[in-house]
Amino acid sequence: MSSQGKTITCKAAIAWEAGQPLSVEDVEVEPPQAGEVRIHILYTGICHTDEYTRSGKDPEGVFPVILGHEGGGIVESIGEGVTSVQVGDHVIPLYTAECRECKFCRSGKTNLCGKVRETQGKGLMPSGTSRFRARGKPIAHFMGTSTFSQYTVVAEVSVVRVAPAAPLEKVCLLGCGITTAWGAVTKQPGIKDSTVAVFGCGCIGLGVINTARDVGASRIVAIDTNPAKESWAQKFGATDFVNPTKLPEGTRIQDHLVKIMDGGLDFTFDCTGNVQVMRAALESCHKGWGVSTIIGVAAAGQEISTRPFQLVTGRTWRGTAFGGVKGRTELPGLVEEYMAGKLKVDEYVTHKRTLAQINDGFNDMHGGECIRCVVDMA
Ligand SMILES: NC(=O)C1=CN([C@@H]2O[C@H](COP(=O)(O)OP(=O)(O)OC[C@H]3O[C@@H](n4cnc5c(N)ncnc54)[C@H](OP(=O)(O)O)[C@@H]3O)[C@@H](O)[C@H]2O)C=CC1
Ligand SMILES: N[C@@H](CCC(=O)N[C@@H](CSC=O)C(=O)NCC(=O)O)C(=O)O
Ligand SMILES: [Zn+2]
Ligand SMILES: [Zn+2]
Repeated sequence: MSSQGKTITCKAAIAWEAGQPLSVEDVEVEPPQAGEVRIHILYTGICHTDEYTRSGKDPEGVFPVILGHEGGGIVESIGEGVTSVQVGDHVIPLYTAECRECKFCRSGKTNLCGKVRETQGKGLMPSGTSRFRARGKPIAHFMGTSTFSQYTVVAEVSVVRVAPAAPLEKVCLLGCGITTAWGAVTKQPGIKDSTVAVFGCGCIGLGVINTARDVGASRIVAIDTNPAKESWAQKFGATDFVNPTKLPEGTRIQDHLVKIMDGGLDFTFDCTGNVQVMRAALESCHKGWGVSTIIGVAAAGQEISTRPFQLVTGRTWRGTAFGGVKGRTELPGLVEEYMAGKLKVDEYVTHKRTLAQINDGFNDMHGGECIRCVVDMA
């Protein structure tokens, strides 16, 4: 019997309170309203940003909530007026929407879309309500995606169809980490034949390293406090590795890099979310032209600082969300690149868990050996 138009009861991992483990239990998922899509989520990655919000460090964190934003699934039903996806389509939910109509989308200057961002940040659908209920209470959405539920509802502008032949247990990772890293490098002009430093060698940092190698960076210095990341960084294309904790006492990483890199790097990337590291990444840039990109997400209350002289003397500080990628336009092509063997995805999957084991997946992330854990939502 068809579930279309009916509320579905399924399992989801609910974060009832900040700092507590997720609770896998029944959730009621209402049918999609006009302009919405209900998706049967088959797989989801766990990103460091899920942990950031679960832990209570996200100033936008709302509880109770269903986290998750790196998913892959199949469209179960569509609301009135939805035209860009159909029942049965294989899709990836997008935490950075693309409406193609708003001021941001039409600007040609950014991938940030204004259509649903305000309600998304409050954990609500664009109508200002939630489609999730558990224990008789409304449960908040997260990043417009909530992929830690077997069924989720997203806005049509927040979902993209991908090739049905692509394995969802792999391409779900294109919903965040790998795509962010790919975009952060490919949309930054000038990396070919330039020097690059990457701070933090998790999924994001390794993706930046790998893409920098693919676009022809001349030298790629990976920096991580975890010695186990050296071999990972090399495998993904780093030419050098520096562990800041192994430098002589009193030597700052930025001073070391400026010294060994003939005045500093052409491009640096923060992939840690630590504001001291963000400063070091900026100050490792070459005077006159170095560009530092912040990708990491910092905890509530944290602020970046440096001497303004660093900028006066020609360094640029910038940041990127979802790598500047317009998901509905660009993700199908990235999936094709993966299918053609031109984009690494499988190599990032170090752990696999079931939905019942999702808290172990979060623990995996803290163990220092996990690049990405993929959760089988069945
Ligand atoms: N802007 C955007 O669109 C996106 C941002 N993010 C953010 O990017 C960041 C990275 O994500 P992810 O790769 O999943 O995270 P990981 O935690 O997997 O990777 C971060 C790495 O940095 C290392 N590290 C920690 N402290 C330092 C330090 N002081 N110096 C150098 N390395 C350090 C960690 O070591 P250890 O293993 O010991 O902890 C780890 O290897 C997060 O803040 C995440 O929220 C993610 C996706 C998209
Ligand atoms: N909610 C946080 C900011 C979180 C954040 O910066 N998110 C990134 C994506 S991180 C993915 O894993 C992002 O895309 N930001 C742009 C956006 O519009 O949210 C806070 O309030 O500080
Ligand atoms: Zn993410
Ligand atoms: Zn828009």
